[in-house]
Amino acid sequence: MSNLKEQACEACRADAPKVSGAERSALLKEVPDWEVVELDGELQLRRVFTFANFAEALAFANRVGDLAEAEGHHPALLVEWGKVTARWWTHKIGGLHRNDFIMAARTDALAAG
Ligand SMILES: C[C@H](O)[C@H](O)[C@H]1CNC2=NC(N)=NC(=O)C2=N1
Repeated sequence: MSNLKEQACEACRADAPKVSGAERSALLKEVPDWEVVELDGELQLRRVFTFANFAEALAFANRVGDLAEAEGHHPALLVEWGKVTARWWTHKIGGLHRNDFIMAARTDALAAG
């Protein structure tokens, strides 16, 4: 089993393939707290992280933002009092790439502290 949270994103091109159904199932086993959702016709990974208050939620979102900037791969983040909803997908292919599972695993690692 690959260790997603130790990996970095690969440069993703517009013609990069989406992960297949089988790959999606295998990769999801490494990020079991995430769900696959379809929004605007595009598959995405989504997880809700909970915190003691808004300040802690915002601090976590900023750490995820720093990670995104470092990897050049960016999530959607909804910051609310005590919650951050994170969604990862690859805009340029309109769906899920291996990079999104790597970033979900690395987001989990940030939450684990
Ligand atoms: C030019 C810039 O590197 C690209 O637009 C990057 C930025 N961050 C990105 N993030 C995500 N999630 N998907 C992309 O396709 C993407 N493309």
